[in-house]
Amino acid sequence: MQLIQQGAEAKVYALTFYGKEAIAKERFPKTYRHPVLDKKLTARRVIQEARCLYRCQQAGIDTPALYYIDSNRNIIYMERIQGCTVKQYLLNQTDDKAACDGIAEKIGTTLATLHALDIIHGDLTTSNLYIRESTNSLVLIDFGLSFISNLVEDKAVDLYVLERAFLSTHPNSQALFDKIIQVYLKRSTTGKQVYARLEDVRLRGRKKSMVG
Ligand SMILES: Nc1ncnc2c1ncn2[C@@H]1O[C@H](COP(=O)(O)OP(=O)(O)OP(=O)(O)O)[C@@H](O)[C@H]1O
Repeated sequence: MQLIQQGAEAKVYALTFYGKEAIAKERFPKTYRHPVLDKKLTARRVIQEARCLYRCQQAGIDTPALYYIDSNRNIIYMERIQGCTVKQYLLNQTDDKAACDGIAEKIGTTLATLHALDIIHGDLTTSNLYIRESTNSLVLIDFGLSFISNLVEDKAVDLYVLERAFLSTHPNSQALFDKIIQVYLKRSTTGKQVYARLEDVRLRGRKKSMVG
């Protein structure tokens, strides 16, 4: 078992699980929280993450296959995606317009489907989007902050988080993000309301950064 990431909330290991390339994501105790409360909150988070992963899978969104949940030790075992992140992909392909349009189409379509299920990812970045090597399909990972909500506000904030991630990681990517939104609007029945709210969220974001 090889530790590949030690985050603030979880440790992520690479391992083989019954012969398959897998990831084990373990949530560890937070020592600043009361142990009883911590146990409850951590267990709830693990279940929430697994539930969102499962819901996506059921709806045909490409996500890592869920292998096993160890609820005593707060570990989720899942498929290890073979491929590259959208972040790596875009850093290599910025000049290839067809490739960028293709990726925008996939991201916009996937997010419209996700939000139609009332799943808010909560941490949309180009590192949490993978391109599966074998099929070229877009894979969503890291449902650690995900939750279920039908609120337009939550969906708009989800898109705003992705927009900030795009603009801070990929120079001159506003056009690409706009293309994602165009696709989202085409594929989502509530897209118009979400987009209108996104404009408000952007405004709030700008005001906040002006005030400091
Ligand atoms: N199913 C997977 N397949 C391939 N790589 C993965 C997978 N899950 C996680 N990883 C890798 O491990 C890294 C960390 O995983 P993840 O983003 O789920 O954890 P985290 O950000 O530390 O946790 P959280 O956001 O839930 O607190 C990812 O950025 C990715 O590189």
